[in-house]
Amino acid sequence: MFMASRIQTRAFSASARNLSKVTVLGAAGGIGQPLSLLLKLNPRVTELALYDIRGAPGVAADVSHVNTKSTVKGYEPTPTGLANALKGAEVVLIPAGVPRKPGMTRDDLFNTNASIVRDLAKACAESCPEANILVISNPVNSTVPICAEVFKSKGVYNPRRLFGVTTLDVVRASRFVSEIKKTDPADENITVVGGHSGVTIVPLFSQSRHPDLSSNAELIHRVQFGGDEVVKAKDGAGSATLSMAMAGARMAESLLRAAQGEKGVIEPTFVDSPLYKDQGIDFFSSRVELGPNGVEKVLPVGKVDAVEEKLLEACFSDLKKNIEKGKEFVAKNPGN
Ligand SMILES: NC(=O)c1ccc[n+]([C@@H]2O[C@H](COP(=O)([O-])OP(=O)(O)OC[C@H]3O[C@@H](n4cnc5c(N)ncnc54)[C@H](O)[C@@H]3O)[C@@H](O)[C@H]2O)c1
Ligand SMILES: O=C(O)C[C@H](O)C(=O)O
Repeated sequence: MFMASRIQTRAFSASARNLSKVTVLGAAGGIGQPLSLLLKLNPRVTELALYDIRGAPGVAADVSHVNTKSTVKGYEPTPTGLANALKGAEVVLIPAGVPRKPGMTRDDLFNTNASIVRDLAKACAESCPEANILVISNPVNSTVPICAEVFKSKGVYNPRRLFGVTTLDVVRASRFVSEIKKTDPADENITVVGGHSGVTIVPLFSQSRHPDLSSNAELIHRVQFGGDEVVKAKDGAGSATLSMAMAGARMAESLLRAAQGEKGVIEPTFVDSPLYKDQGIDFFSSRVELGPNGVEKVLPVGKVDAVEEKLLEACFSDLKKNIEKGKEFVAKNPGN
């Protein structure tokens, strides 16, 4: 599937990947701050670069006092600030952009976040084209295609290194199942596929230890709309930040483990995927094996039951529109 990119990747992997600089764009935000803290606690991270349009030096000064080995630096939107934050990065996490308020869908964030992500992707394409880019900013179903289009326009697109972060969906699914089954969530490995909004989030309980749950409509709804629970509870003060920071840190850690040679590292993530390309869906979240070159293998969705088949159908139609919207945005608004 990744024939063209393999050639590109060989050239990319010529540069040594033994230093683990991790950059957070949007580091002073609700997700950015706890995410930066968790990354500072990760011994695999040697250098932490924190960028935001406001407040990153303060967050960096604070986090830098945590007594782990990595160095921390904050970057401001000066003419060279963003480029310096990105130069040499192995992993870039992007939680920059506005969060939802009650009554909004993730797609309602598109008008504001699309251009933020486009511009940050442009900076990544220019300053760290070989980095693994982890997009957290919503709507993920559209912001990931936006990044891909920007990288393509710069001639540096490597589909193996672009990831939409959907980890929170499996984190939630395992927690919600454990509440029902009175088990340890660590033992509940739930596959969630599709995208990252409403009905595009498709949990596959038939593949879990509890296949009976695949007909539990309330649980399925809770996984699909778990983000709304938090938005409602925060009552105008934003969306999930702490659980998201944990999920983002887990995804970054998995990429670093794989980059440092560990085999069999598998995470769910929204990637340029071969699984449903024949149906016009270029990006899809499924279990993905990670390796030193990013995506090693996109794992198949596997056997699904009749309920899940229906969920997938509903997912496809929304997802396709979301992906198209992202692509069209870059075509019509290429930016500077
Ligand atoms: N993928 C997921 O599972 C998931 C989960 C939760 C939230 N999110 C999304 O993450 C995004 C951020 O959420 P939050 O709660 O941290 O929001 P927030 O408003 O608390 O923080 C966003 C930060 O981005 C910064 N920012 C804005 N424009 C920027 C730019 N051009 N360059 C750099 N920084 C910029 C802001 O200054 C702010 O500090 C939202 O879009 C939200 O919907 C995604
Ligand atoms: O719900 C949101 O808007 C934020 C995030 O995508 C989530 O799933 O919590």
